[in-house]
Amino acid sequence: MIRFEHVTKRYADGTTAVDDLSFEVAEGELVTLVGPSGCGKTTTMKMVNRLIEPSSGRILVEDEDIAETDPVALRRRIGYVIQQVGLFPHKTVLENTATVPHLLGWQRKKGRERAAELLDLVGLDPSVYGDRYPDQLSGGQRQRVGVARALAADPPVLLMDEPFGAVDPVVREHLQTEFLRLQSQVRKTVLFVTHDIEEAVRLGDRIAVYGSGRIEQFDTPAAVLGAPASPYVADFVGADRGLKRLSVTPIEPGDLWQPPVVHLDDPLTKAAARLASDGARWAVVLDDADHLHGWIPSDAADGQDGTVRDHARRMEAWLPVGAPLKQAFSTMLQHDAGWIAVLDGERFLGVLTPGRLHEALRRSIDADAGGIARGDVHLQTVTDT
Ligand SMILES: Nc1ncnc2c1ncn2[C@@H]1O[C@H](COP(=O)(O)OP(=O)(O)OP(=O)(O)O)[C@@H](O)[C@H]1O
Repeated sequence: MIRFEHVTKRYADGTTAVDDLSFEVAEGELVTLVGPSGCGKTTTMKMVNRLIEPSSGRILVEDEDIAETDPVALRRRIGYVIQQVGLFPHKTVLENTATVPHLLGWQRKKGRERAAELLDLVGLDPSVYGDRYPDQLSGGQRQRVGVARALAADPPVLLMDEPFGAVDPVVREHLQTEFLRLQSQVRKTVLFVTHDIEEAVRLGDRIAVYGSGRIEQFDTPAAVLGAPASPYVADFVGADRGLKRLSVTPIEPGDLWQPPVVHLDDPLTKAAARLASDGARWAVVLDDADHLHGWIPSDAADGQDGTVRDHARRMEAWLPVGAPLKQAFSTMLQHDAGWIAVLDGERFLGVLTPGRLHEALRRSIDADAGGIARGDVHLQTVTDT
């Protein structure tokens, strides 16, 4: 947990970088600080590990007033990742990653084992990259080492200052996805600074939108996009916030349309009757265990002998319930599909159509978005196995 209580930072020249700031990052929560250059994000972050001292107010880390904690001991409990990474050029990747365990006096072997584990976790094979030097890595790989190093001593708190700012947009998106996966495993309390609203929305459980030295809005991504607290926030999140909202609105069971459903071993005549009674052009096909198999078009069922199995087609793609609407939209485009099946585990729940997707987006906007969780779910494709 990180708590700011009425924190102000005034620099010697009179600049007020942070003005009476109060907010809390709950345990295991990732809060993004987003705002234009010079609004006080970095100052906020550096006060947490005492690289900068506040002029007034109190900061608590894990219920402890950090003003009363030894700064060096404090920093060893807080992972810190910055844009320039700051790897030691003369040390190998493994040695760099083991820096904090080493400083904490861990045995060399234990530190190196832990470092190797972490490298693996951030997607770098330690047997391939462990003995390399930083200048033998790509920018994205260096950032991964930075993240591994920050996590090596298993600190409860992580500070990240534009950690993916220096890499190109494609690599950045990769690193973000990997970091979300990692965070879902390690559940650190994270303060993440960025000036990129897309990044803030994608990563944050909650976002603090900064104006000059102050937080203009502190809420979930959906709420910030759906109900900006002021014209300043609306302007900052951008005119296309409706689109951005697709990324943070999850598919809910109530959004789905229920098409006719038939089973693999149903006679075609029964399937045809079912389709006719619904006036539908296709039906979803489930197997004996009620798991999704695919679909059958009405003309394949019409006037034929045999069972649905003989004419059923495999489903190309499906999504888990809770996946973001944006994923549904891009899956529809990718597969040139008019609908996507949605599953809960292996259970078929219904289908999302473009019309239903639009209604879901509408619902989310109308709800003014209190506390919609980020759908951190990946596309899964049904294969012909
Ligand atoms: N040492 C300092 N002395 C005086 N003013 C400072 C000092 N460090 C920062 N500032 C000022 O404090 C304000 C906040 O700076 P800060 O670095 O926290 O902003 P930021 O939001 O992180 O910006 P950026 O996105 O550009 O990194 C700015 O006006 C900056 O010029």
